Amino acid sequence: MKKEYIVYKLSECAKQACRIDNELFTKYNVKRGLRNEDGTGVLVGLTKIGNVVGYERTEEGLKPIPGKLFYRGYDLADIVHALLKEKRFGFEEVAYLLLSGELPDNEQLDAFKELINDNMPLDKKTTMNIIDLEGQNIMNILARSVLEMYTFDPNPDDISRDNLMRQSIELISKFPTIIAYAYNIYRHSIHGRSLHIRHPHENLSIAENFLYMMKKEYTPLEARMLDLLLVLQAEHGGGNNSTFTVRVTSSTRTDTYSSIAAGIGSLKGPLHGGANIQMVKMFHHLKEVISDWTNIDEIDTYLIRMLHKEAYDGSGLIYGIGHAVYTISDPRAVLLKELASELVAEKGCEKEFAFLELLEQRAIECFKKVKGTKKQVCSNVDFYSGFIYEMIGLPIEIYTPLFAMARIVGWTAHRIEELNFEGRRIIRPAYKNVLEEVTYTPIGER
Ligand SMILES: CC(=O)SCCNC(=O)CCNC(=O)[C@H](O)C(C)(C)COP(=O)(O)OP(=O)(O)OC[C@H]1O[C@@H](n2cnc3c(N)ncnc32)[C@H](O)[C@@H]1OP(=O)(O)O
Ligand SMILES: O=C([O-])CC(=O)C(=O)O
Repeated sequence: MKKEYIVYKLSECAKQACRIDNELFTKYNVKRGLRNEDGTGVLVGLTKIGNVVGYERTEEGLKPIPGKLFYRGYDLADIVHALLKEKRFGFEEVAYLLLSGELPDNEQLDAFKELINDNMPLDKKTTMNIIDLEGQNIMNILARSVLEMYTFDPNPDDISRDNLMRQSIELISKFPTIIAYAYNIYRHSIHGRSLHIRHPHENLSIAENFLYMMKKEYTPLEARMLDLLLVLQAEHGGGNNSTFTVRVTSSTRTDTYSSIAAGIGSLKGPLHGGANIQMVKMFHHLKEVISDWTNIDEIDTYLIRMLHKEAYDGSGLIYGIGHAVYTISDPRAVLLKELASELVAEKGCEKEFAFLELLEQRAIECFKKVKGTKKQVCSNVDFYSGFIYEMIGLPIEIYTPLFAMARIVGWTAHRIEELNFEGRRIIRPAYKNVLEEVTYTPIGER
């Protein structure tokens, strides 16, 4: 039998073996995707880190409300507006807050920033290792680099709180350097461009250092925008797929690097963090196929075809739209729209931005027309983030890694919580077997 045929044969059998009747989920009261009947997530834990609010529970049922996000009890919108008003970089402060539960004073923040700066440079072995890690996907290189960090950590398996905090700060500091180097090496080996390895500077924020390592020159507005994007994506409660992955793996008491690498793998998926790349690709496509960027009929016709799987990638999805918790709005998308305007003017992207805003509105309307009004959708953070990265002059290959560069803060904070609450227990849900037992047939009798 040919090898290709065997793969095909096994795959055909698997098609049948994977079939599970939808009614069985109702019959056995199984929460598909860990969701209740009304689409809300099944409660699986308690946290004090982030709070994601998208609806209210009333006697009549769920009431959609404008989305809100809280970091350690503080409204994210208040944090962002304070940073804008004070014209300060905020990602380091948010990292301090999320890791410790407290806002730092000036002295604490300065000391924390110094610690981050000290940890940003990669040692020679790690840099050489990234050069050796050939590959076309920066998330994949990031995950492999994180796993390699285990080798160079003198105390990798120690899950005491102090050691977890040390590892967390090292990861938060090193992610920007790993991503920038991985991209520059990828650009060199895949696109034949010159290779730059720039060492991070002392006294620069993470956002500034990242732009310096990536492209050397940047404007103050670009650095502030990147900082805000990092602030906005740093944390999203315990239930988002990547953070939950980190919590599930942490509950086995495995090492930090294994757990974070698993989180990276989850975030890479196109339904989660990977949606920011999909969104930008989809936007480029729509800019080409829609001839009049102001024509609602033309836009709607195409979006409806997409929803019917008749256009674009055939997935039936409009990327950047929909969320498991948010209904009327994702507060991060609302903030990004508000924050983008200054950069849009600096870059002269007004026409494109207007098209993107119109697409957002039409996608929501078309979704209602095709799917009905049972599920209320809004744009999510990935709808606008890629467009802003593009205006900052960052390449599409690093959009999901940039999400990881922000979310490493939430992941590590949740890992520390998962391993330190009194009633902790290995996470181990159940699957109901729905196949009857069969008698084994000896090979000669099949
Ligand atoms: C950082 C983040 O992770 S934010 C999310 C980023 N992901 C994306 O932007 C990808 C596009 N969006 C989606 O795929 C979804 O909205 C998700 C995965 C984010 C959330 O999904 P859920 O809340 O579980 O939605 P659910 O699966 O209940 O969807 C209900 C229906 O709406 C459809 N739907 C949801 N979002 C979309 C979308 N963006 N485009 C088309 N259809 C959608 C589903 O296919 C489903 O249709 P069906 O009932 O005919 O099968
Ligand atoms: O909460 C989710 O399901 C996904 C999300 O928006 C995030 O992780 O930022």
